[in-house]
Amino acid sequence: MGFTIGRAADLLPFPASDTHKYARGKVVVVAGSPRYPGAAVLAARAAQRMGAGYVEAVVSAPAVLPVRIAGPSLVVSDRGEWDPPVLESGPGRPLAVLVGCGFDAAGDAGECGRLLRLALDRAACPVVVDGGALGLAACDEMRRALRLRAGRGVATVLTPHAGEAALLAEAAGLPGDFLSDPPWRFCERLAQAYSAIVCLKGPDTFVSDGSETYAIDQGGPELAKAGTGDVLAGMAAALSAQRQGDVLCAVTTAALLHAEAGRLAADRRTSIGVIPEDVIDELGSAIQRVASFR
Ligand SMILES: NC(=O)C1=CN([C@@H]2O[C@H](COP(=O)(O)OP(=O)(O)OC[C@H]3O[C@@H](n4cnc5c(N)ncnc54)[C@H](OP(=O)(O)O)[C@@H]3O)[C@@H](O)[C@H]2O)[C@@H](O)CC1
Ligand SMILES: Nc1ncnc2c1ncn2[C@@H]1O[C@H](COP(=O)(O)OP(=O)(O)O)[C@@H](O)[C@H]1O
Repeated sequence: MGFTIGRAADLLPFPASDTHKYARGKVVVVAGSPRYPGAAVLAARAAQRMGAGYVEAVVSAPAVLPVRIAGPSLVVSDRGEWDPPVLESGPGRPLAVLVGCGFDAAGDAGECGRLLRLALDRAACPVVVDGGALGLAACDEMRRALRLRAGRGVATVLTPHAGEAALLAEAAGLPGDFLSDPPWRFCERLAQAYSAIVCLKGPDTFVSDGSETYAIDQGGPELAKAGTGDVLAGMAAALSAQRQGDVLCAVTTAALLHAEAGRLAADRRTSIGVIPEDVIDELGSAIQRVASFR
């Protein structure tokens, strides 16, 4: 249940001296919407800071230029044209897909559903499902798609907050008493119901693959600000790309570093003033702190 800092330290993806950008992991961030373009920038930036060597942001047409300006090192494309044949890690070229941060499922359900289905069907690599895509995942069709992915041996990660977790539980027909379960048990049941790794976010965060569950309790209330979840999703995707063989521990390590970075940001800005961008900025110091436990 406990996840030691030493364990996280061993998973840190320090690059080898002879590496190249693709060897450090590519993350495709399918995120944002005309209403929430900023979520794509937060997630993509966090993936870069978490070590991904190549980050592609697939965003709505009106967001292409603003995202290019916000992140000149991002490769940005129009989601309306996104129709990849297959997305798979090549030898020495790890890949992961993040889908859903900043999806506006109410305003844009058709296009968001298409993007989620494409990601789940075509990505033979870890897929992290966050934000507005979680509501779309809360149905039998998507649960079947997740079961198929698990059968193919590829990990899917769901990152709900309590509200999104309640939607997922209801759609999976989990008994109405699930809310009275201890949160780790609820997280475990959700993971089983969706054949996925579930990262249940809150003041304490739980990460489960349905049999093994870890708790991260280092986070503080400075993280309770719109956009910090997008940062965690980008970090989780980057580490999942780089640690494909152990996505459960990769996501747990991301949650631990996110909590540490929040704490370091609060030391500088106070728990009142921290914004998600500060959490990204402190990620390097959080990595250094965790690395000192190696
Ligand atoms: N800069 C950007 O572009 C940003 C974009 N963002 C993106 O926008 C999209 C929509 O996100 P959002 O924040 O508008 O709605 P969301 O959080 O789903 O809340 C909906 C309802 O859920 C509930 N609820 C919420 N939190 C809860 C909790 N912890 N525990 C329990 N319940 C909770 C609550 O319902 P209530 O309980 O009040 O009935 C709330 O009214 C999404 O894709 C996201 O990624 C954001 O990341 C922000 C920065
Ligand atoms: N009181 C709190 N203490 C510690 N961490 C928190 C607290 N409130 C929220 N968080 C963390 O902040 C993040 C918020 O994510 P989320 O609710 O998805 O926000 P958003 O969608 O606006 O980005 C999660 O990682 C969650 O664990």
